[in-house]
Parts: sequence; structure tokens; C-alpha cells
Amino acid sequence: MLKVKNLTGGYFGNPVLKDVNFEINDGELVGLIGLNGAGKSTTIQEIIGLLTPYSGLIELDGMTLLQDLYAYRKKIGFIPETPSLYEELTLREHLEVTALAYGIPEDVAMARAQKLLETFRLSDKLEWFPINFSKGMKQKVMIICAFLIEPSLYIIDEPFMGLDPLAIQDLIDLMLEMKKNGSSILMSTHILSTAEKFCDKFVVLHEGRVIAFGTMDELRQHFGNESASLDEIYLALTQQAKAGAEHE
Ligand SMILES: Nc1ncnc2c1ncn2[C@@H]1O[C@H](COP(=O)(O)OP(=O)(O)OP(=O)(O)O)[C@@H](O)[C@H]1O
Repeated sequence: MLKVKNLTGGYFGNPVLKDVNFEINDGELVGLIGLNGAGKSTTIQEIIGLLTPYSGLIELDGMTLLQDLYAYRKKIGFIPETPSLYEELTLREHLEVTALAYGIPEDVAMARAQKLLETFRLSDKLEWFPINFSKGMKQKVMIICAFLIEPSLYIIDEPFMGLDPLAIQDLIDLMLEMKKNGSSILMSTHILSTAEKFCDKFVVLHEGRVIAFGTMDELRQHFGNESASLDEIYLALTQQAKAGAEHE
């Protein structure tokens, strides 16, 4: 379970995030949504420990990063928006390095990887180097490495960019399977129609603040329209927040 409590943080002393609060229970898929510059990537960087909060607390399964950096990091599988692979390592070596870094026995890792490689149609490319992969294939390697770990929390930044429709469906199926196994998932996305279908809850960020957090039903109630789509709610919420800021 992830708890983000009163998080204020950002870059070089500039608080991009202001008093951010939300939680992800075990077995929950939460969508992180917001306009360009709203603070989604900054939130993710705070959770994975690339940034240090100015104030507030981030707790994963009751543990903070400061209590045990290595144990905390081992609980997170992160899939960045832009794939970053080691040019000098083959796909097989990427899997081996991931298993080593997360303390997973090689036979266990390779057994898990086999299924994932089949799902993403990369089984015959184990000896390939990243330079020979397309952008979507590189992203699939990042996905396989993250799912190989079977972490407590998956953080997936813009998962649907660059993936073909088949791979998107495969990724969604995997997320749903991991959710069933009790993992928590935080997914940042601009593809609201897909998010609406699969996410249990939504964190709506606007200019570094959480302007709504809850299930689709809770957001609809808040909005006062029982049949509104996430797109409609989201646009209305951001306009309300903009009008509020202009009024101040
Ligand atoms: N490395 C950085 N140094 C300084 N400011 C940054 C840095 N990265 C982002 N910011 C600022 O933080 C704010 C939030 O940016 P962030 O990247 O978190 O937004 P986002 O919601 O992920 O946007 P997008 O949808 O465009 O990816 C923006 O005002 C941005 O200019």
C-alpha cells in the first residue's frame, strides 16, 4: 500500500507539488491525470526517490525510503515514459541484470520472463541489442523488466504511448493480473477513455495540487452528473480550478 501524505516537493527549492495527498491500496489501479506540467512526473520522481520531499511523507507498505533505501526501492517496478536501455547489453542481459539488482534467483527470473517474452512477442530476440529494437520494442523490454520483479507497487508513466493496440491490451491484461495478486499500480496517462475503463480511482492533479481523488462514482457525485465521462469531469474540474485561481 502506498501512502502519500501532505507531500510538498519539486526542483531547486521550487515547490511544484503542494500538499499532495492520496493512497493506493493493495490490489488497486490508480490513474494519475493532469494537464501538461500539472506535476505527474514530479509526483512519480518523489515516489521513486529521485527527488526528496521538502515536507510530507511517502510510505510504501509502512516503510519510507529513508528507513531503508534498498528495501524500499526493491518494492517498486518503474516503467518510464521514455525507454532507457543499456546499449551494450542484450535483451537477455537486461533480464539478468534486473534479476540480480532485485535479488531474484536467475531460474525464477527466466521462468517469469519466458511468459512475458511470449506475450510481447520478443522470445526470439533474447540476443538482440537495444539499437536493433523499435521504440515500441524498447518499451516492451522496460515492461518485461518491471513485471519480472513482481513488485509491491508498479509505477507506469504514460504506458500507452508508442505501443501498438495489441501490446496495449496485453499490458492492460498484465496490470489486471498483478492487481489480482495484490499489487498496487499507479499509472500516469492522458488517455482518459482507457483510464476510465480500467482504473479503480483517479488522482486529478492541477498546478501541483490534488483537485480530486476518488472512484469514478465519487468524481461523478462531486461533479453532479451521474453519467459524465472522465474526459468531461476532468475538463470541468480544471476549468473550475482555473476560475478559482483567477478569482483569488
Ligand atoms: N527538471 C526540472 N527542473 C525544474 N523544473 C521542472 C523539471 N521538471 C519539471 N519541472 C517543472 O515542474 C512542473 C511539473 O512538471 P511535470 O513534468 O511534473 O508535469 P507532468 O504533469 O508530468 O506533465 P506532462 O503531461 O507534460 O508530462 C512544470 O512546471 C515543469 O516546468
